[in-house]
Amino acid sequence: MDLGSHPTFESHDDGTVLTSAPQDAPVDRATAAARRVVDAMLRTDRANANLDRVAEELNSIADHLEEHAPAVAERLIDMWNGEGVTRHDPVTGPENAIAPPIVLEGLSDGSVRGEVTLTMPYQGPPGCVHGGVSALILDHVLGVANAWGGQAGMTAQLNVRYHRPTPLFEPLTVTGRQMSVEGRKINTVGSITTADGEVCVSVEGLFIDAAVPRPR
Ligand SMILES: CCCCCCCCCCCCCC(=O)SCCNC(=O)CCNC(=O)[C@H](O)C(C)(C)COP(=O)(O)OP(=O)(O)OC[C@H]1O[C@@H](n2cnc3c(N)ncnc32)[C@H](O)[C@@H]1OP(=O)(O)O
Repeated sequence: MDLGSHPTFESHDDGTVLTSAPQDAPVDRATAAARRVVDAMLRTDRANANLDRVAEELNSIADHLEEHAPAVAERLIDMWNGEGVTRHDPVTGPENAIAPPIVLEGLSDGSVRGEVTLTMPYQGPPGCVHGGVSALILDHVLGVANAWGGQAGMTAQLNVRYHRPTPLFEPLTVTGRQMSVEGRKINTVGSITTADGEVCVSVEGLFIDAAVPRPR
């Protein structure tokens, strides 16, 4: 996969931030507010929060945003211009309200690392992170680890092992690291651990060096 000018551990310093940290921009502020709404909706008192009025106001906001939306094809071109995936993806994208969003940094040993505390919208079992959310996060983190390692690709297989329930409302560390590259086949591993070092989820991924063309 053509990585353009993405940083790698051989060309960049330990601690290089690989994702787009939230900026002081209207889109980042609006998306952070939307994220807050999604979280608050799950926490609010369903009987007394006047949710009919909330629905009306949120629909009016959605109407306004849709009125200003260009054609999907145009928007896709815009999304994939320049910095690309890191602004809108569902794991690290500050412009995507479903992303926590996680900031990832690249380390000089070739691994990538980030910290996140997940809340209600990411719940699976009571008080714990949904297994699909863990897989989503790790798939993406492995993709970024591959870019940092110097050769990236499409996920062909993701083997997920759930060692213990992953807690919500606690800081978690996510890591990824490219282990080997054989021709187009890339093997990458990653994990989600608690602050005291307990491994909750570990993954092994097989990526194939291939790319879907960018819209233009
Ligand atoms: C630095 C920071 C920047 C961050 C930017 C980046 C962040 C990005 C993060 C985003 C992260 C998100 C990531 C996402 O969400 S990626 C989205 C999820 N993944 C997909 O949608 C992939 C869909 N599948 C495909 O497109 C194709 O099947 C691929 C491309 C995978 C291979 O089709 P292709 O036609 O190209 O390959 P080939 O058939 O010539 O085979 C080639 C070799 O590979 C072997 N093989 C193939 N498949 C498998 C398999 N499943 N298990 C085992 N082996 C497999 C095959 O046997 C052969 O081996 P050999 O016979 O040569 O020995």
